[in-house]
Amino acid sequence: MISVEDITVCFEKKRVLDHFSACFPEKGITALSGPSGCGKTTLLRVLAGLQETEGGKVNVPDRPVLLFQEDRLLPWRTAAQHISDVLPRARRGEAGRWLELVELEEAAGQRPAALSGGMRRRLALARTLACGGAVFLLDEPFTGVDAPCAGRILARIRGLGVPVLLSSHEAEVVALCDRMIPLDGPPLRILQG
Ligand SMILES: Nc1ncnc2c1ncn2[C@@H]1O[C@H](COP(=O)(O)OP(=O)(O)OP(=O)(O)O)[C@@H](O)[C@H]1O
Repeated sequence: MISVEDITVCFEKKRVLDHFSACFPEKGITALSGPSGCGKTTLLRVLAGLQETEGGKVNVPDRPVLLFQEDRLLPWRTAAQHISDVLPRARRGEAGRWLELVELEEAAGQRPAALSGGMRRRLALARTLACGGAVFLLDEPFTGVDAPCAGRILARIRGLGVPVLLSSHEAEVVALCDRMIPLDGPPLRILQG
């Protein structure tokens, strides 16, 4: 089971997650949903081991892989090179498979400047998936991607058999997931003193 138990994250006086607990099934695709600023990115960063908590417990399989909310692409590398850069030498030939998964095979030779926003997002997603891992933590993976395309990609991701936690504002994307965990409630609590 992937879970956080009684974790708190504060940024200066802002309490973003306040004695927060949740369990995430180790199967299928789970959406984290909630208003902007409620702590979805923060929770994914906690699960990825990038954000410390005040107390509590974090249970996550070894080798979680995080798709950052920003694309973080390299302007001088082609789409195919972005993928092969993260593959072990013996598997470099698999780049095309990951580009196909996100419907970017025809853009293999293009650099990020020649791609649309949604194409860049799909490239960042493909690079994350190509890394492999025990759980994929995907922060807004479909920003700028139309819902039918997102649906096809999600179906292929499901076929990888790796549990996925994703954050999304888009109702169409949330509806395509196996379940949704709301992170609603007041987005911030200001600590006294
Ligand atoms: N490094 C930081 N320093 C200070 N405040 C931060 C930091 N990271 C996040 N926050 C604050 O924590 C709150 C939650 O941010 P977070 O990015 O987790 O929200 P979110 O639900 O992912 O939002 P969105 O849907 O807009 O991406 C926000 O108010 C944000 O300003």
